Amino acid sequence: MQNRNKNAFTSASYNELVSRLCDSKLTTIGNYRLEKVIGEGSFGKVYLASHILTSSKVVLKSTSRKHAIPLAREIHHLRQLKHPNVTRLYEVVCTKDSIFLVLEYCPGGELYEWLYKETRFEEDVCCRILWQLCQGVRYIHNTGCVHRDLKLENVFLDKQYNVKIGDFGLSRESDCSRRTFMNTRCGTVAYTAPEIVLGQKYIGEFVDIWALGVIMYALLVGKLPFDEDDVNLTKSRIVHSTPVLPESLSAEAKDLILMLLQKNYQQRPSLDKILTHSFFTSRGYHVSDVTKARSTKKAEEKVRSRLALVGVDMEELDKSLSELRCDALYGWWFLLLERELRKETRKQRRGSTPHKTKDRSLKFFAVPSSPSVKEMTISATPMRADYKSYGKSSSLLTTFREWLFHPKYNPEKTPFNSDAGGDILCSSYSSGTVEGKQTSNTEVHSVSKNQCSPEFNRISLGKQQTSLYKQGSDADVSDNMNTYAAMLSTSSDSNHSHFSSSSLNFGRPPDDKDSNGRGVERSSSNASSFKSVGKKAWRSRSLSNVSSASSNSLISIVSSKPTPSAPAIAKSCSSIDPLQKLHLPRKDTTSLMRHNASAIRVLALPRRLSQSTYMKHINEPAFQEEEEEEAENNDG
Ligand SMILES: Nc1ncnc2c1ncn2[C@@H]1O[C@H](COP(=O)(O)OP(=O)(O)OP(=O)(O)O)[C@@H](O)[C@H]1O
Repeated sequence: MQNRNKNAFTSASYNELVSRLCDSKLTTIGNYRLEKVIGEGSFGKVYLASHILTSSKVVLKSTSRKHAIPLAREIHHLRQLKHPNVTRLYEVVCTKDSIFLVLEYCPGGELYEWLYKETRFEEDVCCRILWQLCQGVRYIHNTGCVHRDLKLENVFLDKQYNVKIGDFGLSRESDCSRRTFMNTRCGTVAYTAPEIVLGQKYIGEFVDIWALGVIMYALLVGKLPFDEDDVNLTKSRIVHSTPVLPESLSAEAKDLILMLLQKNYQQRPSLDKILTHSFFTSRGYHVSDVTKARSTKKAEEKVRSRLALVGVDMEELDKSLSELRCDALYGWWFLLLERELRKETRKQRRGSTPHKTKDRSLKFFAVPSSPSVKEMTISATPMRADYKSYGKSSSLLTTFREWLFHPKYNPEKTPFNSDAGGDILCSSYSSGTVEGKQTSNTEVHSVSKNQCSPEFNRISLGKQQTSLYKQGSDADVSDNMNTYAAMLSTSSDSNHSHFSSSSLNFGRPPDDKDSNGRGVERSSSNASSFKSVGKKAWRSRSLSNVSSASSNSLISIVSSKPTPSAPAIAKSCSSIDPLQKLHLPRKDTTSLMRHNASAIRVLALPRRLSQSTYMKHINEPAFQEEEEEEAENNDG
């Protein structure tokens, strides 16, 4: 019997070896296990991968060896940069044909993607992004380097939506104290400074500052300041035109944009001056808060002793670190060190929290007190449903958005059929103007209390949508974020447990499926015009042709009454307690969902307030590193 087992084991392991050796698919590179392709760079694929020894997630950017020379410059600069707002380079792996840069993984994706989806940002949100961006750029300049290709596509966001400057392919050394003049024309036209357009010698630092102005304008206005279909016209605008600033921008925002976009580079402010501008100081950002290098001594000692324990040659390690070799040891060291630092942070945080809890949902509700909430009633009738698939993208925001527009309505996947805990139904309502047309949205969906997890910082929304009623455009999806922010705020005021056992039932319009049972494609002219531009085309043109006006986020809790008409909704909205606890039967919910829905009461938050609340929430550190905590527990 034992012999037979041994033979079976030997043959299985032999077969596995053969299939591994014969498999042409790339599964590992050095110490990294490739998980999936997440992007395509100019010179090769970009993979999400995990470090085999630490399980840390990283990005592997592949480049053909043919491009080794320009790549050397990128590696040379990047390996010197260690700052929280700059993507880290951990290792460089060379194979016969390719070179792989092992980089910090930024699950939040490109800032560009965010803006594409959000249309434009509130000033508070822009302020946070720009503050971090300026800190990163200041650090890069102080290290004796200029980026020269700052643009929305090269700014990434991490899990907590912190800014990470990436893509140093055009970077160059520069001595900011001696003002190095450069000749090489580089970068993307819409972000190019006038002195480069005019063919003059330029100073890299001021070119980066101009690009910061373009980014700031784009974040606040939703389009690039100088961007025409004709490249020459764009260039002419860059040199001669003053950017058009919407009236709605604050005086500080306008002032800073104009300072950054000074045609004469000598009149552009230094980064120190930018960081003390009232756009930042009026929102409580001060230079004294600029991230200081954190002491890593304790963590380093721990990592050293661990590596020594497993037989790593310490002399080799020191050489690798001091010579910035970016080899396997170097990568291992920094990934372990970062893990150790995060562990330290968690411990400190736990130490300073009087009531530590394992329950993430409690953390989720332990948010700052809510802004004042004002009541309003629904004024739009749910007309039709749109569903899009969710969860396919690596970007959190994309997942979030995909979830909201689930195309294949599948009752089997609703929380009602599962044994998940209580559910919270959220509804969001927004109104605005899209290409001159007045639109309004009413969206209804549910979130399980149990789904509060770090995935979305506060709430994991995946696979929890039950229905989405929509009328008008999808231009204001950001409002759904506001909904969650609003939900957080309200629930923090009262005890979160009032949601804990509530379940819900609501229906969907009978005509929202085609005969095959598929979700009906969205036909909103606004939505399609927004999409029809196409991402790439849109990328090179303006950031958006959609202008959204006022919008409000709402929360509703739903009863099991039949789907009412708009006036009925409005009536019921005004008569029932918004925070009513609902205990509805869970079984047979599929059929109930088809027929029963009614919003009880809706709470509205001014958009600006709720978006800034959201931004505050995403900075809460309580939602980090779930897997690491697990690993920590396993480590003992
Ligand atoms: N650190 C990262 N974290 C997460 N995703 C990343 C990271 N780096 C790159 N990506 C993804 O890979 C894609 C391509 O990467 P990147 O833009 O850096 O390549 P590139 O060669 O510089 O391309 P281009 O020069 O055309 O911008 C990005 O759009 C992004 O989706």
